[in-house]
Amino acid sequence: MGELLALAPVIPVLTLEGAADGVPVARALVAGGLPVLEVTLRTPGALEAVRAIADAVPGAVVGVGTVVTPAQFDAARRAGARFAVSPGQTPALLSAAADAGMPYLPGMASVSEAMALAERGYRALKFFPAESCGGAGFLRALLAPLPELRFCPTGGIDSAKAEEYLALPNVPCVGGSWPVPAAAVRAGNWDRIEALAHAAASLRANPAA
Ligand SMILES: O=C(O)C(=O)C[C@H](O)[C@H](O)COP(=O)(O)O
Repeated sequence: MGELLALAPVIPVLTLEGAADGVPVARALVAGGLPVLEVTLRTPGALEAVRAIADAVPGAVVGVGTVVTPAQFDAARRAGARFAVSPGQTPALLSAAADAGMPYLPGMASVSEAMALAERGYRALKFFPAESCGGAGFLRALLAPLPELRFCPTGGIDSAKAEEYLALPNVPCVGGSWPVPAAAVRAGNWDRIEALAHAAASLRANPAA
């Protein structure tokens, strides 16, 4: 999973009302410089959108988010997802991720959760919900005791906050929905999404991350 986090400074989080929006949104994001896309499994057409993006947008590395049940790994893999993300993690999800052989970004929000995941071999973790659980200061505090871990903070992040996180040597990228505003998707304003992606892609992670 670490290699995927190094591909771009921002992973846009897509919650798509209609599966048909997936391809144009993905094309706009990839054109703007954000190739790694997380489609949340919160809407009925999400897996269909993943399949369409995987088939029709060659530059995209599409994965699924909001993975909360073990069965979702297999469904995601069959739809063409290249990685999976969860807001937290459970023993059943960790076993299903290992069985699926799919790169997995498990969520955590405490030091003990980070340590438990490190014990299981995870080096790349999602810090969620980042802004509600201590923000950039929390991750800065983990640098000394857990220097080998890398975090993708997500939850309440906008472009200005993204810069603050990306300055940290343990944050290769951040996740967020801000490059994909629901109003722009509804309006079919793909140019707006491409412009937001372009601005997000121009952010720079700390070279040590
Ligand atoms: O669905 C998941 O797996 C989640 O963990 C939640 C998402 O990461 C947030 O919905 C990000 O959204 P914003 O806070 O709007 O940037």
